Amino acid sequence: MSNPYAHEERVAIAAVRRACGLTSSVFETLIKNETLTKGDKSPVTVGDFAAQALISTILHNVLPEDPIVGEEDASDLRVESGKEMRDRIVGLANDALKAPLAAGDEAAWGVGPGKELTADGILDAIDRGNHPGGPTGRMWTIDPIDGTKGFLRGEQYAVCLSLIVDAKVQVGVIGCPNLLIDPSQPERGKGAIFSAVRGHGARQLTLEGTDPITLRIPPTAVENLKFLESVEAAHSSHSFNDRVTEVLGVKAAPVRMDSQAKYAALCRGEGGSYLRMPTGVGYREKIWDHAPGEVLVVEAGGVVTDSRGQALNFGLGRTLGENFGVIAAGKDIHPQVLAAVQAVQAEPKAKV
Ligand SMILES: Nc1ncnc2c1ncn2[C@@H]1O[C@H](COP(=O)(O)O)[C@@H](O)[C@H]1OP(=O)(O)O
Ligand SMILES: [Mg+2]
Ligand SMILES: [Mg+2]
Ligand SMILES: [Mg+2]
Repeated sequence: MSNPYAHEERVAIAAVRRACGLTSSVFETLIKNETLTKGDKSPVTVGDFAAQALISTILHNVLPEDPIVGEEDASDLRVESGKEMRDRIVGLANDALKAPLAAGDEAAWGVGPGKELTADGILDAIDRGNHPGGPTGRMWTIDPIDGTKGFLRGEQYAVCLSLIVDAKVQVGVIGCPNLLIDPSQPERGKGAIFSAVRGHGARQLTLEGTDPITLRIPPTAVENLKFLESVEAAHSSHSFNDRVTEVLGVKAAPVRMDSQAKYAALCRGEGGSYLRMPTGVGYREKIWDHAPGEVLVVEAGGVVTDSRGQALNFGLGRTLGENFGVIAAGKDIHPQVLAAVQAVQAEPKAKV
């Protein structure tokens, strides 16, 4: 069967690629007062807002009926105290919209020389990401910068976009400007895009859209895996992972990496498993933080569940609901990792 989402995938890759150009150039020039702290204490930069405006604009121009679940909203930018940041974001988003057409782009998508929006147009594009999510219909998720803390440290972050249809992720695209194209050939440099369509495989491309490679998670013996985990101890429990590592007899220390780059790394054979167990403070995972990674891992031959062994539910709204953690791994070892997680949970002093 031919790829039923070929058009959506092409648009998503073009939007993510353009947004990666924006975020990379923002990083070079980011200055101290260009970051806000949100209500949940997490940082958001001019890059997050501008990249969401850019991606949302392209989606709206190409697929105007499709609702968008985006991480950011523009309320802090609409007030007088947000003027300086607003002006900078409008400039950045318009520079990215106006940038020359790259391979795969079409002027009809509202990008390329001369394509600019007013300040209100940019703020409205950000706020089109206000869809509440839910069990039915088409919807896009945007995480314009996933792993903002990694972005600010100059480490890993990801530009993430997915199409969910009736609660199932059909298309997932993850752009990783700081990830090596090929860890075994560092001289090839950094910047990769990962893309998957349900039932039609997972691929890695360069940021320019060249050199496609089909992704397959290679089989690995459980004792040889290296868990992929968050850098930020507040985002998932490091001590829980340490205990799972002991139970499984895994020798290697975990690999810490920010953002959904962990899902991408897993798909090309790094690590063997991504484990994200809650820290116990009641945080609910957001759908935009897992939707592209889920379809990517499944299409690369892996399995993604929570700690009950159930599939992640993308139809509950903007979050995944009550937090039972996330376990992603190759098909061959997922059952063993899941069993070890459940064994650690059953221990009298579970270190969650
Ligand atoms: N308290 C928290 N617990 C879990 N995840 C969080 C928390 N606060 C923010 N996040 C989100 O976790 C993800 C990063 O995870 P990781 O630690 O794997 O890099 C990001 O999506 C980040 O949001 P953001 O998109 O704002 O960076
Ligand atoms: Mg954020
Ligand atoms: Mg995120
Ligand atoms: Mg984000």
